[in-house]
Amino acid sequence: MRNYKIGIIKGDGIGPEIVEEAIKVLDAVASKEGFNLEYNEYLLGGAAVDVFDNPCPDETIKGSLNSDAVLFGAIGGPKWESLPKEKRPESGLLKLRKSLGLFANIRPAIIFDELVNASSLKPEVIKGVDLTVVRELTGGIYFGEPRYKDDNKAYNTMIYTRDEIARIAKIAFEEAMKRKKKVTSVDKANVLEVSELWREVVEEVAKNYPEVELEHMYVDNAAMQLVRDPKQFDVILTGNIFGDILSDEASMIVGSIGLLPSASIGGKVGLFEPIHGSAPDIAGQGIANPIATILSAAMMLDFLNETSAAERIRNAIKEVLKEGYRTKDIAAFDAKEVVTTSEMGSLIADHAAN
Ligand SMILES: NC(=O)c1ccc[n+]([C@@H]2O[C@H](COP(=O)([O-])OP(=O)(O)OC[C@H]3O[C@@H](n4cnc5c(N)ncnc54)[C@H](O)[C@@H]3O)[C@@H](O)[C@H]2O)c1
Ligand SMILES: CC(C)[C@H](C(=O)O)[C@@H](O)C(=O)O
Ligand SMILES: [Mg+2]
Repeated sequence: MRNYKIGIIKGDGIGPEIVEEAIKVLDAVASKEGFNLEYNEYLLGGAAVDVFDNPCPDETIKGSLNSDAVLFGAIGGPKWESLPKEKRPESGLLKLRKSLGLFANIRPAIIFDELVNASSLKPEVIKGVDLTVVRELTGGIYFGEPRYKDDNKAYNTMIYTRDEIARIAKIAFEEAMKRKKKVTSVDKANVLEVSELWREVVEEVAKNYPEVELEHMYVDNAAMQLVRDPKQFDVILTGNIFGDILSDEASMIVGSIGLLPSASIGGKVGLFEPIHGSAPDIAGQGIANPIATILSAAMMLDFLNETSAAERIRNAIKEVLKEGYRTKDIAAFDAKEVVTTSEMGSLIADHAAN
């Protein structure tokens, strides 16, 4: 039997609740499709600070590298906010991404027909939206040196090298080749030198993909165009911080941040995580939407070449939504019944097993 070692990182806040539901669904499809998943749990973020006084213990890095793939919930929360920066949960996540070499973060935003009324945008604007943000994940202003803060002055540095830009651009063009063959590269080249280089290198990489249409867009315009006419986009290629912001924005086109999954790739092992955070405001209430994490688990199965199991999960989600089940965040329209996090997970698992 095919056997996969899956690292599980639940994290903080709603992390444990949503990862539990994804595991339920993974177990349902694994037995149906005839493969076995072996789970090993690791600590990251606040949960790791509480035990090891370290937001990204070596054991988590080693365990992740020994896995075939890692499924991750979310980290962070007010409990750890005032710790020194190196002890904060967010630093732990950045260290894990960097240590695993995960320079590419793929964040698809695909609307479910059943949820066109859940978005605050008009149905005709969003019906059929299928775009993906390819976000650079281990460079840019998040990691640039020098960085500094005192009482009067603080700064960070946005750096990209030619190689860093070329490798993320290649991922975006390869993605576009599998899709509608359009790349929109988003930058701030009217102001920033780092964006000028970004543009030059993206142009060079584009020469290897003559079938793909390339356009450049300033990030402020892109933020506006996303809500004006999201269907104009296929692949959005952008840097670390712009990708972080635009993908949260894209989630509201689809209806809720609780719906957007992601795959962080580029190293030996992929890390699969929802784009949202640990949502401390709703943690422990059983109202978090587990679909982003369940879709991340489906992306993980695609990565493991278990594509039919991944498709089974996506179909199960569509059926459950079609039947009118909604978590609170997407309950405003067309809900037959509002369900808890755990009920949503069980419904999807049941459908996926049939
Ligand atoms: N990848 C990650 O682990 C990650 C990502 C983003 C933020 N964070 C961290 O999470 C903490 C909270 O950050 P934030 O509040 O700015 O962002 P957040 O994404 O956690 O929450 C923003 C809003 O969206 C809601 N929300 C998020 N996920 C949801 C879900 N699955 N279902 C329903 N509603 C959901 C929350 O209730 C909140 O109102 C911070 O410590 C932040 O650093 C972690
Ligand atoms: C928590 C934070 C470091 C992280 C990021 O900015 O990458 C988060 O917002 C995300 O989108 O995964
Ligand atoms: Mg973010």
